[in-house]
Amino acid sequence: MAELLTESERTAELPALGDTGWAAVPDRDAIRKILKFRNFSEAWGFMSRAALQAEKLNHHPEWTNVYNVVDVTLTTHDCGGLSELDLKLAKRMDKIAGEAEVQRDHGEPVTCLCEVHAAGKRS
Ligand SMILES: C[C@H](O)[C@H](O)[C@H]1CNC2=NC(N)=NC(=O)C2=N1
Repeated sequence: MAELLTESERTAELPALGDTGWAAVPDRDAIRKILKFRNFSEAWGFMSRAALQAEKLNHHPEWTNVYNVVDVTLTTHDCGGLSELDLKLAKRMDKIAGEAEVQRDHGEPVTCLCEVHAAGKRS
């Protein structure tokens, strides 16, 4: 059974993940990262590789994909918050994500390339 991270584990581990673009989710004990790839194929490639890691860890992301954007939230449902498994999966995802662009401001709307493209055609 997974256990919640202690305060000292959080202090030791979370700043480095923050540097790569993971940020706390308001009102939840969870972390989120918004990745922007060049196209759907690269986004799906990331998701396929990340899914294999998730299966290996038996630990699964909450995520959405719209064209080139993958929006990932990690938390551990079994213990109702962040555990060691979230740190492991976050680090593995960072390795797989390569040079993907990261949207650090989670207050901003998340715009995928197809919306940008469609807006260009309308104007
Ligand atoms: C039955 C199964 O092993 C569990 O429900 C696993 C599967 N994947 C999981 N993923 C996540 N993120 N949290 C969990 O608590 C969890 N539990």
